Amino acid sequence: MSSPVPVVLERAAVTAPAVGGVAARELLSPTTLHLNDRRIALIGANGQGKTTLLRLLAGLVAPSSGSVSVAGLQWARDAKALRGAVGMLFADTAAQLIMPVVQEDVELSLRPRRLPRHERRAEALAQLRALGIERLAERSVYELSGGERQLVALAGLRAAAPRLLLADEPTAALDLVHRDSVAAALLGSEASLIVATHDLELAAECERAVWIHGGRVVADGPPDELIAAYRASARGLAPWPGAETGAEA
Ligand SMILES: Nc1ncnc2c1ncn2[C@@H]1O[C@H](COP(=O)(O)OP(=O)(O)OP(=O)(O)O)[C@@H](O)[C@H]1O
Repeated sequence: MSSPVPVVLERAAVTAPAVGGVAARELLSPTTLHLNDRRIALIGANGQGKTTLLRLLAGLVAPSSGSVSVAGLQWARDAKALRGAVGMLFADTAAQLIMPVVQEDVELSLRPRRLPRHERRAEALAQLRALGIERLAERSVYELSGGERQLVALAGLRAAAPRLLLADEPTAALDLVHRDSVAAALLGSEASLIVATHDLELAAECERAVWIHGGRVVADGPPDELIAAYRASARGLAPWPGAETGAEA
C-alpha cells in the first residue's frame, strides 16, 4: 500500500463573497489541519462546512486567507499536477458524467493512460464489474437513476487512479448492496481517501474522523469517539460544540 497523501491547511479560511444584498459570509473559519492518514471521514450536521472543506482541497474554491497544500503542491501554482493527482466524487453527480454512454464515460477517464482502445474497453468494463454495474455498460448516462449515476461516476474516478480521492456523500443515494460495494471500493482503494459522510458506519471504518460544526473543526481523532460525541449532540444528550460558550450552534 502506498503511503498517505499529506494534506496541510495552515489557517485556511473560505469566505463567500457578498452577492447583491447578501453580506459576505465565512463558510470555513481559519483552520489548521495536518491530514496524513489513508482514510479520513468528515462528519457533522447539514450545512456545517464539510463540502466547503472538500471543495477547498479539490481546488474548486480558493482559500480567502491562509494556505492549503496537497502532496506539497498548491492549486494556485501547481494546478496541472494536482488535477491528475486529486479526484472528487460529487454528491450531485449529474454534472460529473460527460459522455453519453456509460462505458464511454469510464473510458474517457482512462485517456491520460494512453492505452490501446481494446485495453481501455477492457479496463472500463473491469471498473464497472468491480462495482457490480457491468450491466449498465451500454446504457445512456441520461437514463440512469441517481444511485446508478453515483456508481458510474465512481467507476470513472477509479479508472483515473488519483492519489487522493475526495468523496462527498458517496453512499447517500445507494441501496444496501451498492452501498456496501461502494464502501468497500473506497476503503480498499490504493488512493488516500477523504470522505464527507452522514453514513456513520462508513465513517467508523476510517482511521481518523474530523467533526466540522459551524465552519470549524471541533474535534479530530478516532472515529468511534467522535461518532459517539456527534450522536450525543444530534440527539440532544449533549450540547453542540461551542453552544456552552454562546458560539453558533
Ligand atoms: N457559494 C456559497 N455562498 C454562500 N454560502 C454558501 C456557499 N456554499 C455553501 N454555502 C453555505 O455554507 C454552509 C456550509 O455548506 P456545506 O455545503 O459546506 O455544508 P455540509 O456540511 O457539506 O452540509 P451537508 O451535510 O448538508 O452536505 C451552508 O450554510 C451553505 O449554505
